[in-house]
Amino acid sequence: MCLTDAPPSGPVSSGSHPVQDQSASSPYQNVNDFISNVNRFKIIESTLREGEQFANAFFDTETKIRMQALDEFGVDYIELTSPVSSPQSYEDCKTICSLGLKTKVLTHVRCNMEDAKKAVECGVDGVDLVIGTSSFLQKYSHGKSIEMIQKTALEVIEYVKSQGVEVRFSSEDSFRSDLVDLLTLYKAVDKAGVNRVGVADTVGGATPRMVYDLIRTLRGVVSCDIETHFHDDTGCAVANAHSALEAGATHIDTSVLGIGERNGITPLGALMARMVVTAPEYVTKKYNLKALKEVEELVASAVNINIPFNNPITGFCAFTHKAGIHAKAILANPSTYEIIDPALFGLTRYISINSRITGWNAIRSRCEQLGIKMTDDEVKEVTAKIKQMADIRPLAIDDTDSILHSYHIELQKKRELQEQQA
Ligand SMILES: CC(=O)SCCNC(=O)CCNC(=O)[C@H](O)C(C)(C)COP(=O)(O)OP(=O)(O)OC[C@H]1O[C@@H](n2cnc3c(N)ncnc32)[C@H](O)[C@@H]1OP(=O)(O)O
Ligand SMILES: O=C(O)CCC(=O)C(=O)O
Ligand SMILES: [Zn+2]
Repeated sequence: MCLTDAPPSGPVSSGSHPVQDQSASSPYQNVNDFISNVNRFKIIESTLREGEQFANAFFDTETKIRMQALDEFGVDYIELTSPVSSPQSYEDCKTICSLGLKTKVLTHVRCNMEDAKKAVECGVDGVDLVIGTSSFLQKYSHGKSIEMIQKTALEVIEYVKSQGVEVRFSSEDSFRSDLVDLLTLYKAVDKAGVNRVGVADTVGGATPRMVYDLIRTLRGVVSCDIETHFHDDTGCAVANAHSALEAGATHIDTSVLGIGERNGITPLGALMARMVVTAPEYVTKKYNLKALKEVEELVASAVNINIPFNNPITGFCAFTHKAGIHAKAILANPSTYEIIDPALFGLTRYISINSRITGWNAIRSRCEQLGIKMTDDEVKEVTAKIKQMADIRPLAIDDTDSILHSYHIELQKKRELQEQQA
């Protein structure tokens, strides 16, 4: 194993990383084993719909086409902005539909006949219908009663199905909607033959427990697939997605880097990080994880943001280890302080040695990397010198290496002198 503080182009570590084995199964089965979809979920990638609702987003046609990288990544669906939004949105929807992607193309429209007709006209594989069901949205967004919503929904669903196109019905603001209204509506649209119903935490206020309860209840009411959509206003979007899958949801909405309305939704990368730990076999087979960084860089550049430093997987320090205690153990076995093997994503780990919290084991490894031979006591002595310097100011790898080289030269001089005197 190598050790480095160097940038990504420098030497890299290659320690093996046994991912936790989740496959050992108990002979006793539990109802949760049948309900949970953590190892068979699908992704509806909504960067080109929810993501376009991000404050900075402007996706020109060329950028939308480049987002076929998501197809190569292996998402099951991509969702596009409503074609009624603008003439260019309509044209772009048609353009993306004509690319012949493996992933199915959806567009997201209000639950009314005019919008649904425009969506079908574009040649999409599926139409995602949405309408608010909470009292807030009934009163202040569209003014429709639950009865009116159901009547319109059934007409629109019938039309979309008659066109041989997939259809999903979603209740916006599901978690603040009346449970009886919600279940009645979902039951009716399920009976009408929707492919999926959608549950949305539109304001991001739900907790994993609330999500589990609602999805588990819904799972007993409808037989179609269940899509879920989680906003991240209270930081629960990934946990809520996991909880939804445990409760029997089949599809999770994501966007690259989580971009969306306000602070966005479940990020694709963070969901991958979560799920590769929960269901390593499924995730590594199904998704081209090594393409994640490139997709994130593409989106970050398109919407003019940086990848956050603490982003799961691709944040610049996501696989950087610094404290001496951690570094020693990581060098012995990366699983000690890493739940995810960076190699799964085509990435490498780094061990930062330029600080007062480093330890002699990490420094010894750096010496080996530099081809500097020292006894353990000598490594301990030079580690103390590094710490002394790091107490005064921040160090870069070049500073640490200089301390190591100077100390080593002095050692060599001392040895030569001792040999001459002997
Ligand atoms: C939580 C979410 O993210 S849901 C998805 C949000 N996506 C979008 O808004 C797509 C982008 N939006 C747009 O381009 C525009 O808002 C359009 C084209 C949809 C509508 O534009 P406008 O006609 O100018 O209306 P405006 O945006 O001001 O208001 C929304 C209208 O849709 C109606 N509406 C809202 N939700 C629904 C619904 N689910 N079904 C039917 N009508 C709805 C509102 O009552 C309002 O109608 P009004 O014209 O009678 O007031
Ligand atoms: O259609 C959906 O399920 C979700 C719509 C949406 O973006 C939201 O409610 O936040
Ligand atoms: Zn949303």
